Amino acid sequence: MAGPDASGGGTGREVAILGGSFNPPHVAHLMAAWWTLATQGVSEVWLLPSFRHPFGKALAPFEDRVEMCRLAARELRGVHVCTAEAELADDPLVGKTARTLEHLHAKHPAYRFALVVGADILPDTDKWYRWDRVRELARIVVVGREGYPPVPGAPDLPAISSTEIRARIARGEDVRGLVPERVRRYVEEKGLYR
Ligand SMILES: Nc1ncnc2c1ncn2[C@@H]1O[C@H](COP(=O)(O)OP(=O)(O)OP(=O)(O)O)[C@@H](O)[C@H]1O
Ligand SMILES: O=C(O)c1ccc[n+]([C@@H]2O[C@H](COP(=O)([O-])O)[C@@H](O)[C@H]2O)c1
Repeated sequence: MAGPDASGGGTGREVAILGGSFNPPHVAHLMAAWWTLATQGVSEVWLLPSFRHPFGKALAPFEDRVEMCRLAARELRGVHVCTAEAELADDPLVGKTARTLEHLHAKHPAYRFALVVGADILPDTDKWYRWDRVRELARIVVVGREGYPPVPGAPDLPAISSTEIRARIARGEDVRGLVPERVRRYVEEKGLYR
């Protein structure tokens, strides 16, 4: 798998990582990326698809999720896709964010990193591999998510989820408006989630 599309360059710039299953990417992911760019003083947002899910969830093939992230990222200037987790495919800690962030720091020593997470993630961080290390390696930025406790200084993004989108597709329902149009067409062409 090729390295990140994410462009490099610049000293001391902070890049925000939005990690996720992206199974599939949806419009609330893009809202989170846009809000981060607009308010968090970062130069870029990198969508980072999980190579393997840390809690063992079954996911569509990595290549499809990367391609869907690329199609989604085309909607926003400053948003790129980072495939760095694939470079850790043989590492026992693949998929663990602490390991991914260590890898990103080694690869991009001039950058600082922020990690964007939705409010649904916060109650689960005690189950993460070394959340303490994650916090050392990245500034944590939390965005609100409807249905979860409000986050001071961040909006609640709408209650759109990949789970609901997969369920709708499986029932043969239309997901227009919930995923970027290019992603919707890709899902349809590839027959994903049916
Ligand atoms: N509607 C939303 N509002 C705010 N944050 C969100 C929203 N959807 C996803 N996120 C955040 O984006 C990141 C990646 O999310 P992920 O790819 O797991 O999407 P998801 O919709 O939660 O997926 P699934 O339903 O499969 O669990 C996580 O930090 C998650 O909290
Ligand atoms: O490092 C961990 O232990 C860990 C546990 C759960 C989730 N994460 C990361 O959090 C991000 C969002 O995860 P998810 O389950 O909402 O798709 C994604 O980048 C995952 O790799 C990381």
